Amino acid sequence: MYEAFKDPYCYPGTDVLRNRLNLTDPADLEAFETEITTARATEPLPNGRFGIAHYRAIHRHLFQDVYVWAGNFRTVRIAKGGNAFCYPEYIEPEMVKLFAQLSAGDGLRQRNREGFVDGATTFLADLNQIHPFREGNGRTQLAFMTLLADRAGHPLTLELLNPEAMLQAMIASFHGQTALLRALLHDLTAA
Ligand SMILES: Nc1ncnc2c1ncn2[C@@H]1O[C@H](COP(=O)(O)OP(=O)(O)OP(=O)(O)O)[C@@H](O)[C@H]1O
Repeated sequence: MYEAFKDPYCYPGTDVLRNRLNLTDPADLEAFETEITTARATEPLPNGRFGIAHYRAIHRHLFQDVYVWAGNFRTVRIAKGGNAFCYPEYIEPEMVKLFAQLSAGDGLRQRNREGFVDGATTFLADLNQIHPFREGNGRTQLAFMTLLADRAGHPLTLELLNPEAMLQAMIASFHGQTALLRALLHDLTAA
């Protein structure tokens, strides 16, 4: 649940996100969202050049059945657990900066396992701080990191992912403590 004040993304007087099926019961929406995004995630993900357009296309692919704004950056301020993410007016420039760094460098390719994990940790922590979408950031992050890891030759074994440990690692990374996230990504990459 996000802390968003007077949120135009939600039905008035509720914190239920407006959705294509007009589901107003949060449990129904969550069940539908989980089911349909899980199904979309099993389809081939959009191809792209690992830039912002590609990142947005992945979000659009996963959430196209649920939200009209799938693939579009949010226009409201949001926070989780008291952690405020990037203000909407800075999302575009911060995303440009982050993805420019990725493509200006080696795109995390041509690295050994340690080098890949180092770069992936920093990238993911920064991406989470931006949190460009109103909802669905975690799933888009994971899908993109999976593609990035495949391209780098360090595929992630997602069956090993412990969601609770991942959440704690992401929260710590928000405060600049990236050791947990680094260890977790290290464990997910093949030896
Ligand atoms: N308090 C927090 N501080 C910083 N990051 C957080 C916090 N709580 C969750 N996150 C991170 O935010 C992302 C989830 O964002 P969001 O809820 O938009 O995505 P989702 O795909 O809808 O949810 P989920 O990843 O839980 O399926 C995850 O990477 C998660 O680790």
